[in-house]
Amino acid sequence: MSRIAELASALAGHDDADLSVEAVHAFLSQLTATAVVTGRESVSLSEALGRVLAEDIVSPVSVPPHDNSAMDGYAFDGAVLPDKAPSDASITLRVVGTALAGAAWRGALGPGDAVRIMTGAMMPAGLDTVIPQEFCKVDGDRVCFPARVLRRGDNRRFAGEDLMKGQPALRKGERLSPAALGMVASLGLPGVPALRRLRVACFSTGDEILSLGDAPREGAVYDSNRYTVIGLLTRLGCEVLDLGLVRDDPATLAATLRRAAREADAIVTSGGVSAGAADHTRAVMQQLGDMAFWRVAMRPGRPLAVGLIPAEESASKPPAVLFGLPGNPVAVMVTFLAFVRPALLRMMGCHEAAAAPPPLLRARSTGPIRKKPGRTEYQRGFVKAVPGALPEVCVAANQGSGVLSSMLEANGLVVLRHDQGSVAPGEEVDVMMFDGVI
Ligand SMILES: Nc1nc2c(c(=O)[nH]1)N[C@H]1C(S)=C(S)[C@@H](COP(=O)(O)OP(=O)(O)OC[C@H]3O[C@@H](n4cnc5c(N)ncnc54)[C@H](O)[C@@H]3O)O[C@H]1N2
Ligand code: MOO
Repeated sequence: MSRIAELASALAGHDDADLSVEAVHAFLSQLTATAVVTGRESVSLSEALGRVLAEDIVSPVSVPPHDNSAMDGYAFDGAVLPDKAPSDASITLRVVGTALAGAAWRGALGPGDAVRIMTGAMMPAGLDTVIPQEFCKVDGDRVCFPARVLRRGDNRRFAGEDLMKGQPALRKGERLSPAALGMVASLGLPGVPALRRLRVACFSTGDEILSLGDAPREGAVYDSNRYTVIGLLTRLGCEVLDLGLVRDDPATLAATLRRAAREADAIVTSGGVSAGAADHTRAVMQQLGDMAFWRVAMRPGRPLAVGLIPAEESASKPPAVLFGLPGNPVAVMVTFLAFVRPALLRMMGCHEAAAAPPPLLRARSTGPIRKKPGRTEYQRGFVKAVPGALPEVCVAANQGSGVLSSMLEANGLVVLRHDQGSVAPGEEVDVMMFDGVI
């Protein structure tokens, strides 16, 4: 039995009813578990946004490296603070020097002495509390402040409070965010060990599709899908191999697929996966690879092809994972978000949390939403914040899977679960927000 058939046979209902979205997820997580990139390279920090860590980063230093002040003010020994003081009690201390950020202050201190201190400056030895300057009255070398505005230890930041030397700072499989880049820099590291970027080939198929620059032709439409897919892949941090628009001709399709399998880890195509009469795409995919063609119980995006295309001439290279997406432009985006994105994140080497989709937002539907139980629906909607209440979502009037303009007007997809029926106005729904995802 082929690997795809073996994995597919474990899916409930794979040979009769449409497959559930959950079953496709389960299939893809097994398929991609053995297709994770292994090559690694050293990447300078300024180039590392979105790259996936090849190993844990253990902190070589403590951050911050020393106890320091969180405020501009006066450092003193908190032992002078009374346990119980009348509300108008004040404390007066002698100021014996100034501690600036960037250098240690090493003057001599007597009991009741204070040191003028700046935010980030090292705490002078023996002092543990800082009174912010806005509470202070200064008279010559004396500083006076109310006793009840702070407690011992206030406004002091501890060495290693952010990260202790020897502690894991970032985990293998982390996809580097701006905050992670800052964290690595705070450790003094100029670069990171990263997994090599995932190479993903993409092409569009169909004789009715025009390349940009072609003259308009009756019955034909421009190739929008490839640009959408390239954008989605680029945002994910993949290296994109753009194989253009491929005519519905078996020899050209086969040559393109072979090249893609030789040069890429994954392939994303659009069009030609339903049972249309003039489509050679399915037949060629089947002939070259180990494929499954499914109908998924979802809308949009019902037809989906998944498989493995071997790199014939290069036995050492693993087969490329093929995602054959439906041709309709919104179906391309929805199937990419639902299936391809999490699968590629796993292939990129992301750990489970980094590959998981962001949590869904709860919002209240402003109007009724028609939905049939028995399939998962992803409806384009616009979410608006409501002060003091749940956000509101209004779904687009035209949910046609060829209507790309409503994808632009939307800022999220309302996710209506398999068993769910229609939604009444005011009912709560889950929304997959686009921000940070596409
Ligand atoms: N009898 C059935 N017909 C259809 C079914 C079905 O289950 N039974 N499914 C429908 C659904 S749902 C979809 S989605 C489409 C998917 O079909 P294909 O993947 O074979 O895609 P095509 O037929 O090639 O194209 C569909 C549609 O998308 C436009 N398209 C294709 N490529 C591009 C591109 N690169 N840029 C812009 N637009 C593109 C194409 O012109 C068609 O309008 O099948 C339904 N039919
Ligand atoms: O599944 Mo097809 O995506 O809608 O038109």
